[in-house]
Amino acid sequence: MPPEDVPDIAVVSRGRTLPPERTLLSVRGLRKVYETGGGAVEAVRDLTFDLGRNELTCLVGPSGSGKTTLLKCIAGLLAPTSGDVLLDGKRVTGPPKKMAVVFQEYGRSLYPWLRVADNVGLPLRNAGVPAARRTALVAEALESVGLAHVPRAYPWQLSGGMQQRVAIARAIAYQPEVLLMDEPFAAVDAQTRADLEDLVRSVRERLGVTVLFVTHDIDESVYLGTRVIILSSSPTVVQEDLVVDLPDQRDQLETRALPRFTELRHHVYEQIQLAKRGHRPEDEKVAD
Ligand SMILES: Nc1ncnc2c1ncn2[C@@H]1O[C@H](COP(=O)(O)OP(=O)(O)OP(=O)(O)O)[C@@H](O)[C@H]1O
Repeated sequence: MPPEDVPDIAVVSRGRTLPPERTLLSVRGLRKVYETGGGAVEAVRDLTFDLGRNELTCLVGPSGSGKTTLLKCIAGLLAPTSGDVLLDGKRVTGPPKKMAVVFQEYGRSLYPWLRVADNVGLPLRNAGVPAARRTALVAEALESVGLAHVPRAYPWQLSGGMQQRVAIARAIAYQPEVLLMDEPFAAVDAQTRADLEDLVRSVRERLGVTVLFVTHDIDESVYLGTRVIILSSSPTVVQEDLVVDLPDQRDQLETRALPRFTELRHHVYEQIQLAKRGHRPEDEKVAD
C-alpha cells in the first residue's frame, strides 16, 4: 500500500527513541549471532528502540525474524553479541528483578505437582518474600486474573486458558515493571484469547506495567498495542515503528469495527508482507 493511502498513520522507519525521563527500557544496537556447528547464524543485526513507562508495545515480524531472540536478550536470559539492553539506565546482564516473562507453553511453565497458589507464589518464595506478604500478593494476583476461586487446584485440573491465567498471575504477583510476553495466547481458543487480551490491557492499566508483547496475529497487535514494532526478515532490523492511535478504551466488538482499526491492520499486514519478501528499510532510502 503506498504511503499516500494512509497519510496519517504515525510511523518511523527505525525504532523510536524517547527522552531519558520517559524511558524505562532501552535497546541499543543489539546484535545476536548464534554460533552453531553449521556456522554462524545472524539472528538479529541491529535493533535500537526505547519502551516508555506504561506502554504496551506489540512486536510483530516474519517467522524467524528474531522476536524470541530479542525477548531473551531483553530478559537477560541470553547475552547479545554486541549492543546493550538498559533497564532504568542500568545494563541488563542477567534476569532483572523488575522483569517477568510469560511464554506460550503454559503447560510447561507451570509445575504440575504444585497447587495454583503455590505456582503463583514460587518466584516470590525464591526471592525471599516473607510468607504473609506472599500470601497477600498471590491472592491479589489470582483475584485480578479471575482465579480467586481455584487457589488449591492443580494446573492439570484447569483449562488451557485458565492455566495461562495462572502464568499471568505468577508474573504480576512478582510486581514487575516490565512484562515480556512471547506469543502467550497462541495455543488457546479464540474466545479465551479475546478474554486474555482484555485481561492484559486491564493489568497494564491498573498496575502501570510496561508490556512488550510478541504476536503473529496482526489484529491482536493492533487491538492490544499502544504501539507496534515491525521487524524485518532476518538479519533483523526495525522495519517500522507505528503508533496505534485508537481510543484508549478498547472493546472487542467496537474497536475492531472502527475504520481506523482496519486501516492500521492493513498497514501492518502490508509491512509484514514486504518484510517477508525481503524488503528492508534501507531499500526505501535508496528508492528516495
Ligand atoms: N539456539 C539457537 N541456535 C542457533 N540458531 C538459533 C537459535 N535460536 C534461534 N536461532 C535462529 O535465529 C533466528 C531467529 O530465531 P527466533 O526464534 O528468535 O525467531 P522468531 O521471530 O521468534 O521466530 P518465530 O516467529 O518462528 O517464533 C532463526 O534463524 C533461528 O533459526
